[in-house]
Amino acid sequence: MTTTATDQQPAPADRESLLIPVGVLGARGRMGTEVVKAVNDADDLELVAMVDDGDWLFNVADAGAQVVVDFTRPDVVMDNIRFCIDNNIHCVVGTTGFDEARLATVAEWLEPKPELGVVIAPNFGIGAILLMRFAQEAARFFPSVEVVELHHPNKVDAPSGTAVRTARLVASARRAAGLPPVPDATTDELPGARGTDVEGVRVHAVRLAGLVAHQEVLLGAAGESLTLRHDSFDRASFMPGVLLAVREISRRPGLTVGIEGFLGL
Ligand SMILES: NC(=O)C1=CN([C@@H]2O[C@H](COP(=O)(O)OP(=O)(O)OC[C@H]3O[C@@H](n4cnc5c(N)ncnc54)[C@H](OP(=O)(O)O)[C@@H]3O)[C@@H](O)[C@H]2O)C=CC1
Ligand SMILES: O=C(O)C1=N[C@H](C(=O)O)C[C@H](O)C1
Repeated sequence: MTTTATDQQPAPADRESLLIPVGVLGARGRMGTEVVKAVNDADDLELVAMVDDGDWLFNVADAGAQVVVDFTRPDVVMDNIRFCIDNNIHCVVGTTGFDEARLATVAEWLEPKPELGVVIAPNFGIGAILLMRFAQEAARFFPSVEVVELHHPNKVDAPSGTAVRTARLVASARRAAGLPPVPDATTDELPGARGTDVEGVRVHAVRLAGLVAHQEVLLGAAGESLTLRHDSFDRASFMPGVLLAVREISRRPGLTVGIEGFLGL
C-alpha cells in the first residue's frame, strides 16, 4: 500500500519538509559532538551544518539552518548569536559566560526581529534544572547556604554558569524572604578559601580528573543541614533538554533564559 500525506504517517517527501534543519557550532567539542549525535538520531531533525573553530560560519546560513545550537566558548558566543540573528536563525545556546549586560544585548539585537527566538541555558540537564528549582524553594528556610560545583579539569570558566545561576536564584529567594546575610565570622583568610561571592552566596569550584559536571547546594540551620546534589556522569544527560529547546524555539520568540518554561516549570 502506498503511504500518502492523508494517512497517519506523512509521505517521505512531506516528512523531509517537516524536518527541522539544524546547525551545530562547536561541533567538534565535547558537547558539540554529543549534539551532532543526538540530532542525527532524532527522526524530526536534520543536521545541515557542523561548524567549529576556523570553519566558515556562513556555512550554517548557506545550508539553510533554521535552528543553530551553540556550545563554543564564552569569548566567541556573542559573535555567533549576532550572526544567527542577522541571518534569521533561531538559537539554542548552552555556552556559558552570560551576565545581565550580555543578556540585555541579545534582547536588544532581537528587538527588530520579533519572530526570532534565542534560548540561553546554563544547563540543559533536567536534574540540574530541578536542583536549581529545589534550591530556590529551600533557600528561605535556611540561614546558611553555599554552592559547590565540581567539573572536569578541561573546563575554562569558573565558577560554572549553572553555579552562578543557582546562587543568583537562591540569593533572590533569600531577599524575597527578607533573610539577613549568611552568617560567616571569617576575618582571616587565604585568598579563595571562602570561594567567590555571588550576590552574597559563596560559590566554590572544584576541578578534578574523572568528573563531568556536578553540583551541591548545602543549606544549614540550627541542628540540621540539607544537601541537594546533582551529577551529570555523561554528556548524554544534557541531550533531552537540548533537543526539547531545538523543537520549541521557533514557537518561543524573544530571549528565554533557561528551559524551565519549556518543561512546564
Ligand atoms: N548548557 C549546558 O547544559 C552545558 C553547557 N556547557 C558549556 O558549553 C561550552 C562548551 O563546552 P565543551 O563542549 O565542554 O567545550 P569544548 O572546548 O570541548 O568545545 C567547544 C568547541 O567550540 C570550538 N570553537 C571555538 N571557537 C569557535 C567558533 N568561533 N566557532 C565555532 N566553534 C568554535 C572549540 O574549538 P577549539 O577547541 O579549537 O577552541 C571546541 O571544539 C562551555 O561554555 C560549557 O560551559 C557544557 C556542558 C553543558
Ligand atoms: O563545562 C561544562 O562541562 C559544563 N558547563 C555548564 C556550566 O558551566 O554550568 C553546564 C554543566 O555544568 C557542564
